Formats: sequence, C-alpha cells, structure tokens
Amino acid sequence: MNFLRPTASHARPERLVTQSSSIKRSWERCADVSYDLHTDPDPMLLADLQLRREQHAHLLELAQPELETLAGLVASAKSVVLLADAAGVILQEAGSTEFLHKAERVALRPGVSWAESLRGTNAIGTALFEGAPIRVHGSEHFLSCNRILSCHAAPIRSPRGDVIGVLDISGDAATLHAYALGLASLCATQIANRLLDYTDHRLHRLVFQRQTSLLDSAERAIVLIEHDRIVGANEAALHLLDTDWRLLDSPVDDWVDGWSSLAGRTDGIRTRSGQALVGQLHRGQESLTAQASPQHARPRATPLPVAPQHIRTASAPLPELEDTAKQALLQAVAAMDGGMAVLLQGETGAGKEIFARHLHANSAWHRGPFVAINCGALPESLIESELFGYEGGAFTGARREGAQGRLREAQGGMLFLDEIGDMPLALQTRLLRALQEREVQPLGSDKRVPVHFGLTSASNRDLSTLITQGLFRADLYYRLQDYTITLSPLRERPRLREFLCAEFKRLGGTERGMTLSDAALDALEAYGWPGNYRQMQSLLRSLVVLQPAGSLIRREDLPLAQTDSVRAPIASEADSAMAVVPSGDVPAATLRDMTERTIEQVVRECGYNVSQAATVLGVHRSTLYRHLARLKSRDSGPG
Ligand SMILES: Nc1ncnc2c1ncn2[C@@H]1O[C@H](COP(=O)(O)OP(=O)(O)OP(=O)(O)O)[C@@H](O)[C@H]1O
Repeated sequence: MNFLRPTASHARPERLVTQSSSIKRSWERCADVSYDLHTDPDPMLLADLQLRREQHAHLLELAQPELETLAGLVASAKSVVLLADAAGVILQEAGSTEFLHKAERVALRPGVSWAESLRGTNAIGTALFEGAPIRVHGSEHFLSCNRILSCHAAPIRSPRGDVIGVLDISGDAATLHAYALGLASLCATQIANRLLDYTDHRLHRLVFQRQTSLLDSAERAIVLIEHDRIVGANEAALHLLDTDWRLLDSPVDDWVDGWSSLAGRTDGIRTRSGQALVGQLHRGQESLTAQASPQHARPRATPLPVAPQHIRTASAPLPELEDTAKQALLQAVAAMDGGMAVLLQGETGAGKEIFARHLHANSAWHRGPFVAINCGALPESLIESELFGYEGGAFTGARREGAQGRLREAQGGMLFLDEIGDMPLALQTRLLRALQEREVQPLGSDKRVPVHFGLTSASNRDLSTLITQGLFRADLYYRLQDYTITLSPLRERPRLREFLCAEFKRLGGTERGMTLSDAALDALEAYGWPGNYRQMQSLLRSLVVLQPAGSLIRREDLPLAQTDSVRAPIASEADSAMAVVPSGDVPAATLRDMTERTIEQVVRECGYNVSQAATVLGVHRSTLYRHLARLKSRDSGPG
C-alpha cells in the first residue's frame, strides 16, 4: 500500500466521500506503515514555519474572513478551526482557548504536519489524500493518542483543481459536532470562490447558476476565461456543466452559449446539454460596466476637501494608515489627480506599497487596475517584454498570441513601479521614453500604442545617490518624482506601544488568551524594527502561533536575536514625531545606509545564518540574498 495520492486533477468532484469506505481505505494504507507514524511530532522550526506562511500568504489572506467567523462560532462549542497547506502542515489555528490547550497535547498545532503518512487516519490528512470532505471521529483515528479528537476537514481547491489546503474544525470526541462537516465544506468552498474572485484582472469571470438569487451565494458556479478559453473553475461549475476538470483549457463555446453578450448584465445562457441558466460576466474583480477608464475624468489640481477619517477604503482590506500618513495621502491624491507622478521613499517594510494602494483607491484612477511591478525581482532578460509586451512570435518561446505587457495592463488604473532603483540602466531609457510619450511599442512591432495611467514608484535606495554613481538616469528621476513622500520607519510611529498591543490583538493574541508582559512590551517598544511593519507582523504572528495558548509572553520569549541594543540609530535630524516627512527634510542618502547597516548587524548577530536573519528582519530569504549580493558588490567595487 502506498501513500501516492490519486491524481485529483481529472477526478470527478466528489461532494462527499462515503464516510466508512474512506476511513477503511485509510486504515489499510496506515496498517502497512504504522511503524513510521509519528505519535509525538515536534513542530517545525519557527523560521521554516514563517517561510511556509509566506509561501501561502495569498491563501492565508483570502481565508481570513472564514477563519475569523468560524473562530467565533466554534469557540462556543469548545472547538478550534485550523488551516493547513497541501502537505498537511497546520499554518493557523483559532477558536476555544480551552480546547487549544488540549489540542496542543496531541500536537494539533501550527508547524506540525497532519499528513496521513505521518499521523495515520485523521481528518486533515485523509481529506487531503481523498480530495474530499471527511469527518474522523474518536476511535476512527488510526493512532490511539488522537482518539480524543473529533475532526471535520474539507479540502480547498485552486482554480485549476489542485488541492492547495484544507480547512478543519476539531473538537472533543466526547461531543458530537453535527454541523461541523457542513460548515467546514461551506467555508472551504467560499475560500476557493474568493481565489477565483480575486483573480488576475486580465481574465474574465463568468458566474452562473439556475436562479439569479444564487449568483451571490456560495453555490455560484464560476469559470475564468482567457482569450475565450476556460483557465479556471470551481466545483459548482463542473457540477452544473456536468463535467470534470478536463474542461480546463477548452473553449467556453464548447460548454455554454450566449456568454459573450452578457457584458455587465444578468441574462440567460444555455449549457451544451440545453439547460437554461442565468449568468453574469465580470472582468477581474469588477463588472465590465464598472471598468470605465477615468481618463476623461477632469483632473483635480487642488487637494481633495476630505478629512483623513473619510478616506475611502479599497475593496480588499488594507491596513489603516497612521494619522500623519493619512494627511500625506490627501496631498498625494491631489498631486496624482493633478497629473503628477508620485515617488515614495522609505526603509524596507515601511509600507510604501500599502500607501500606494491607498493612493490608488482614493485617486481618480480607482476604477482601473492597480498594477504593481517589482523592478528588482524581474530577470533582466524578461523585463522588457514584461513591461512593454510583444507581438506573437517576437522571440523564441514567445506566446503565439503575443502579450500586451504590464504598462498596457495598467491602462486606466495605476502603475506602481516598486524598487525602481534596481531597474537596469538600459531599460530606464526605454521606460523614460514610454512615460514621456505615453506610448508603448511592443517588442517585434512597429506599432505604438497609447497608454494612460497614474504613476507611482517606490524605492528604499536613495535615487539621487544612484544618479551620482551613474546607476540611475537623472531625467527618469525627474519624471518620477513630481511629488515625493518619505514614509517614516515604524520605530518613529507615535503611540507605538498602543499600536503593538492592537496588532497583537488583531493577529489573534487576545483570542488565544495570550498577554504581552510589561517587560516584553518595553522591549518591543524600544526595538529598532529594521524590517518595519513587515518584521513587526511576522514577529507578533509567530508569537501568537507558536507560544502556548493562554500564556503570558515574557521578554525572553521574544525572537529578537541578540538585538538588545534595539532602536537602530536614526540618522535623520527630522522631527521623530512626524510619521511622514515631505521630500527634502530627510537626507535620503541615509535610508540606504541605515538599511545596509541594519542588515549587516542582524546577519552578524544571527551567526551568518541567512534564514534566521531573514526571519528577524521579516523579509523573504531571496530578498535578503539580493541585498547581500548588492553589499558584496559594493565592498568589492572600485575604491
Ligand atoms: N500602516 C500599516 N499598518 C499595519 N501594517 C502595515 C502598514 N503598512 C504596511 N504594513 C504591512 O507591512 C508589510 C510591508 O508593507 P509594504 O509591502 O507596503 O512595505 P514596503 O515599504 O513596500 O516594503 P519593501 O521596500 O520591502 O518593498 C505588509 O505586510 C503590510 O501589510
């Protein structure tokens, strides 16, 4: 017997596996490997769990509404809700504090894998193996230590049909949790639907059902369409179209008639088998009718008469800006709507992208897409085609139908050029031409296509220093920085202690009955936070996830490496009470110096262990490697 999972991608979606037969099959699989099963597994290292959580950040983010709602519901039934990845590793838990203690005794906690091959028959592992919802109650668990549990798990599928995670509700086996399996299945469906809803804005989304009233329900069928082909779906769509995952990549016309004329309306469509349904066609996250470009909207030249507390929030929840940042946002919105390009400066993790997203949501460009390009992460060989697009067959490996490129995708919305200081010099010339002429010329084409979007760029490197070093074009710099905002680092945030407490609560600390001791809070408040908001969230999340439920967190529990020296030296003379400083007040050359000094210090303190240093800094390992490579080339450079 082996644990090779049946290939789910072509399997017919099974709404519920026959309970007893799947438990029986699982026991047969486990009997052959019982000597390999782990009765008392150790959770993985904090750094490894953090990395996994980063890898699954999108799933975690989209699952939050269900996790939060379920946490409240199941806590009253003395149960917990868990989200695990496709390998069965628990990424997040919430719910009854009392039961969390009990669950931890059998290693039902973040950082532990509940794959069937490691923990025997159990709801998470067996649901993953079978690709279907399952309840495993008390003695149905293969390992006797787990028989105190009653668990209900439902797999979460990607738009391509792969199982990418599992949602589980677990409680005490002494109680029967009659609705738990239905609840877990419903929430797993909602998360899968949200993955389809928050899709690439280039795709179309056809939503359909038997009745109009069901188009907003969890039962709605969804297919994603790219160039008239189906590139994603949910199980409700497979069910209504009476097919399986083989429908992927086939033409939509093979399945439904009348879909392409829906644009923005709710109207009738007909399936291949003649069934009459109602459908809606959306583009990306918004309906087609709402996609009107603001290019004809009259730009405002004066600041918006809006009080900071009335600032609109974007459709996806964004972290709230600090008060002075809200003031700066109003100015930035006015500048952007007046046709100016906005440049954001600030240390790594200081919230430049979040600020840019607020700017998009509050500017005249909010109806169009927000297109973010990380100029530092694109391979040099691809950056040109990625930005400007290409004609079909322009180069070896090019898609037959060509690609429109990211600048054209931003049409009518906002283009966010992140880490602009890392853009290769040769490409800066082409970018400048496109920005000045407001036209792009795809690779392999002699056509020029007009583009119209709001422009924001960001860098934690000082662009004026790069200019003096010959690494950045002065003319591009002046094109990007009509209006510059420098975001202050987290350590300068007013009322930092209260903010840290609120974040700890928001991230689930209070829900798990945990408290930060005064000494721990003193240390957190005095810490330098070189990785800013990103590092703060990563650290607080790891405390919430890895410290026992109900615990009082002491100073020694904080994973602050040996950075007791805390607060990094603040090189600027700027008023530290200012969260946002207008351009020119901070000698921006210090931003990069500070980042580099901090990286060197943390890497040294972590004994040159890059994984550990990345965790302390709250950045991905690859980001840290990139910074280290830059430091190395600086040190070995001329002079
Ligand atoms: N005001 C805020 N409150 C809470 N969290 C925030 C805030 N601003 C940013 N964050 C969080 O910090 C993390 C980093 O934010 P963001 O990506 O905007 O930083 P950045 O300055 O663009 O970083 P980098 O320079 O490394 O690209 C994100 O997880 C974001 O949600």
